[in-house]
Amino acid sequence: MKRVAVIGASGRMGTAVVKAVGACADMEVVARLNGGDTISRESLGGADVAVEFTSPASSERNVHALLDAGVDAVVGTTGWDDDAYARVRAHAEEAGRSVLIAPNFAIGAVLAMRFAQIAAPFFESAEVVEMHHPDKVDAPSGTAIATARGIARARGAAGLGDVPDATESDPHGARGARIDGVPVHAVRLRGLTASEEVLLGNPGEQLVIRTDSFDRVSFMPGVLLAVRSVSSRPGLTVGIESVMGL
Ligand SMILES: NC(=O)C1=CN([C@@H]2O[C@H](COP(=O)(O)OP(=O)(O)OC[C@H]3O[C@@H](n4cnc5c(N)ncnc54)[C@H](OP(=O)(O)O)[C@@H]3O)[C@@H](O)[C@H]2O)C=CC1
Ligand SMILES: O=C(O)C1=N[C@H](C(=O)O)C[C@H](O)C1
Repeated sequence: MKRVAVIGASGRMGTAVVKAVGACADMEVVARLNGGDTISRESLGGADVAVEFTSPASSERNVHALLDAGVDAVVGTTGWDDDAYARVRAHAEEAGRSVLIAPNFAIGAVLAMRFAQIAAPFFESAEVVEMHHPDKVDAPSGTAIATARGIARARGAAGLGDVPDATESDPHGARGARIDGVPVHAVRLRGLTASEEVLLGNPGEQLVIRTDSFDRVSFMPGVLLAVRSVSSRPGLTVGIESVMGL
């Protein structure tokens, strides 16, 4: 039986994780922590693995505390950059523990990111539009950042230059953010959970790759897969692509 601690247990994702883990015959929730709780061996209640969905401002600190407490971690919180990954990788290796951090655990979203990378070298233009509920605190989404970086890597490897764009004046920022040269746009709309469209254009044609999470249950198969496999992957794993065999 895998013993699981949930960090951010009262949040939107934490609530779904507590329910999903509780419904599995091979795992149980042994601790539920929220803002204001201290992460320690005692408060983690003998957990083997902690699932962390909190806020970009607290996630890295929580992961270091989990490693210090001798627990492997599955992390869905966004806001990670390369320096933070490097610090956590070093800490996990030094502690002989495992951390898996993924910007998106939904199977459709992971596949959409991969499809975008495959398609990117074949199109002149590429833009990412992410659409989320208006209670989300970060923009653009972690998924959109990862998608844009994947597209940029694929374009670079294929020898493609900048996306075509004749815009000379944009005083209101209507052309969105640029992540590694790829335009990224963020929509916040009541009623949405999490969606993303990758628009790819050539003369006379367009390819749209779209993924929708209508409900947070969409993230649970990926989270449970990560909980079951994280401890057999020493150090840091980023994304669930390799766990899915992609
Ligand atoms: N990877 C993926 O597939 C997905 C990632 N996400 C990401 O997960 C994160 C959380 O999203 P969501 O659940 O919607 O957010 P919520 O705001 O609903 O939940 C966050 C929870 O974290 C708690 N919290 C805040 N700080 C701490 C802390 N230092 N220690 C412990 N708990 C803390 C909050 O508790 P309190 O209010 O008491 O402070 C709250 O209950 C975001 O970064 C989001 O982008 C979301 C969906 C899918
Ligand atoms: O905050 C959310 O809701 C989501 N956050 C993640 C992100 O920023 O990519 C994953 C998903 O899009 C839902």
